[in-house]
Amino acid sequence: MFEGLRSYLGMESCDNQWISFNSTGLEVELKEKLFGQHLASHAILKAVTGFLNRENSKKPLVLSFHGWSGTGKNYVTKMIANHLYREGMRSSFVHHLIATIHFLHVDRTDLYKEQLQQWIKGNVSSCARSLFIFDEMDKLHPGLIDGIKPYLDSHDHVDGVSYRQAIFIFHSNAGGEKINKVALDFWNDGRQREEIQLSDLEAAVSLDVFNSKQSGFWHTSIIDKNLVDFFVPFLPLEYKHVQKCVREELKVRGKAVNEDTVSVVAKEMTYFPKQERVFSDKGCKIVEKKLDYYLED
Ligand SMILES: Nc1ncnc2c1ncn2[C@@H]1O[C@H](COP(=O)(O)OP(=O)(O)OP(=O)(O)O)[C@@H](O)[C@H]1O
Repeated sequence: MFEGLRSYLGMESCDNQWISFNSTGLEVELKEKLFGQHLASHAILKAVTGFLNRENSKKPLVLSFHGWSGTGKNYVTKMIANHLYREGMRSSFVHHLIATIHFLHVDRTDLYKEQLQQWIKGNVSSCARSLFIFDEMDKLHPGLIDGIKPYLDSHDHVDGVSYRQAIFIFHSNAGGEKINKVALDFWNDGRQREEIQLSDLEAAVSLDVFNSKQSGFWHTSIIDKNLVDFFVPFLPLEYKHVQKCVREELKVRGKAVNEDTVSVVAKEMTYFPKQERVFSDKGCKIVEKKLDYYLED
């Protein structure tokens, strides 16, 4: 359907009435609502703002988020979508794929690859400013990663379609253990986590992610070809961050923030290493459920 007609009918269309980047909104939300992730926050704001403010980008934006479960990878992705698309994650220009759900059968890889390529092409043909989210990227079959490679590169066109305005975000737990180790070493040395620099993690993460034969990344040339613009590490969350997550969840539910509730829920989470109990092993992931349970009583 023509974009003008879609707009006239009040349907979402691929134009600046529906797609318009609010960099201040993203900056404020990252600052106020993403806890304990100074590296991710800085890298994402810089990468996304730089890309979306550039008139003629030479390649699509490709971000790869790494870290332990529940540390904010999906949460931040949702923030990016909310500040770019009026419909946020509900936008028909936001596409979310989960490796273990959508590509379950290894023997169908060739078929999946063809479908995936058609699907990316079709979506970008309908709207150049499309956002593709690949969850569990480390579990994606190398054949499929190979399949999406041409779209991540700086080609002018691939089969008559330009992918230069698209955004690809990959999520994975790969590298999480190494990131956790660096964070724990800082903690053991009595240093602030905010002192951790990207350079402290790069070597550790790349060793873990790219040398792991289980990782789909390892098998493909996605790395050596520099197709990923930014590797973004997510640090493990501490007790104080979990407390903040509980407070935030209470606010979202319109409940008064009761510090007893905050402590009870935060203490219910499990922390590692077992002895020191520094980091939440599920980040803030099950805070919502724990709170449901607690508030029911
Ligand atoms: N750093 C954080 N700051 C604030 N809230 C957070 C943070 N991390 C997680 N949360 C909360 O926990 C929920 C679950 O986190 P999220 O889905 O982003 O985890 P994830 O890193 O994508 O995990 P997984 O690897 O298991 O998919 C979020 O919806 C959010 O409410």
